Amino acid sequence: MRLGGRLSAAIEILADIEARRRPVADALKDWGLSHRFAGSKDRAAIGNLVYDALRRKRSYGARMEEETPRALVSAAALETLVSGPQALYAALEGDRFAPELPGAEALSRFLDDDAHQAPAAVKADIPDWLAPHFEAAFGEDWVAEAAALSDRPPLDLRVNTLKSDRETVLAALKPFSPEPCALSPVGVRIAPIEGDGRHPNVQVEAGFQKGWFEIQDEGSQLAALLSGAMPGGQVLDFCAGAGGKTLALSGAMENSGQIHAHDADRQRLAPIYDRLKRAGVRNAQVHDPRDDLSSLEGAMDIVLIDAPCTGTGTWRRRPDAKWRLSEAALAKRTAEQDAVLAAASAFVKPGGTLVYVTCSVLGVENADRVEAFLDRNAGGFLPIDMAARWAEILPDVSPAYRAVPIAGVAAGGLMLSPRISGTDGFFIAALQAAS
Ligand SMILES: C[S@@+](CC[C@H](N)C(=O)[O-])C[C@H]1O[C@@H](n2cnc3c(N)ncnc32)[C@H](O)[C@@H]1O
Repeated sequence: MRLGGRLSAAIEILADIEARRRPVADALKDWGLSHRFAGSKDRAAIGNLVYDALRRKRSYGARMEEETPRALVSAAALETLVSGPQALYAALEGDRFAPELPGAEALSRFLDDDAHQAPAAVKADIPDWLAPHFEAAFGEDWVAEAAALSDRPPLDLRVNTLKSDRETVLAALKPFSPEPCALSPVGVRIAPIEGDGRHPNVQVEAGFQKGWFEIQDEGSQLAALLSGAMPGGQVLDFCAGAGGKTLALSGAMENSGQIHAHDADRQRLAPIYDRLKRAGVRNAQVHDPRDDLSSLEGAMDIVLIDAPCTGTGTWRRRPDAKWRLSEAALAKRTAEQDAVLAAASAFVKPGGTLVYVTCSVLGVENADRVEAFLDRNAGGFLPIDMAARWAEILPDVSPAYRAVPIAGVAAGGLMLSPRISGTDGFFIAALQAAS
């Protein structure tokens, strides 16, 4: 396909996402199924245009003075593929599949106006109602923090130390120019996609099949490490889902002690069995949602809550979620978070640790939930200083977080973000149970 066909496809897919309010991954998959002539390079290029247009929908729309799919896709092409309006028109010349684009004047205006005059929420590329939440979370940095959630993300891998080591994985993936992650000692990073390129499908690599590595954002790797799981411990992964954290915990625990992997949703849990097998995990026991967990009550060294959340920290990867999020959905999540904290806390042994993690940057899902939990459990739990914990668990890694005060502890929680730590946005807090 030439550029014209790719732009037309991206416009069609964006219109579909908007009309049917469907996830971007589903829309792209369906388009691919009904356009089998499109090669993998075409699909990648179309996907990039769609994702970029969604990531910066508001600022592109404002700079284009038009928030239509054709305006957004033109903006994405101008920012990532061609050097200016003339180059764009030239690339489409004589291409019968090319869409009708906004005029040269609109395209030039887009490039001239870098949206500096736009309201803060437009520059930040977020819905207006979320602006106060971002301001509360990041103070005067909030626009830059939110805007960084619109960048293209890297592809991060976690080396499975049960089966391999970082040098081996770096060597096995050499054709893709991997680098060691800056923060996670078990992380490997493949840089964000440039232009119309694509990330390699690392899951077809022999190393992946052999269980040498998993796809996992560096922030998620750090959250697992900062939970403090050590060899020989008893750990309940209360919201295990597909097992990303379970696998990381098993690595940190060197396959010893015991991890109980639980989730309320059987379907989400389903992939965990294959993943555990491939990774060579022998210290994890999966609990069906219907299982009786009462024998674990008051017995766990660590209970990890990787809480259901809005996922604002992952908007680089799921930009459509940013525009779908509603105040009602946020309220539903915070209620779930309170319920999960209450339920999971019963499993912590005296002196043990309750770890609370979200992939959201919103204070109402993070410190506010932990403080509400502490209020309801007066004296039962105390926040741990997470800056001290970082220094203890990651002694050779410079601090790369925003300290979040909780109940009088200055670094009661840590926040990671694309701008602060070069990772997805995460919040990590740990509470120690009274002995
Ligand atoms: C952020 S996801 C977990 C991701 C997973 N830990 C990983 O690293 O791949 C949150 C999970 O919480 C689960 N969940 C929601 N409410 C729950 C509850 N009340 N009890 C247990 N799990 C719950 C959801 O089914 C979902 O799988």
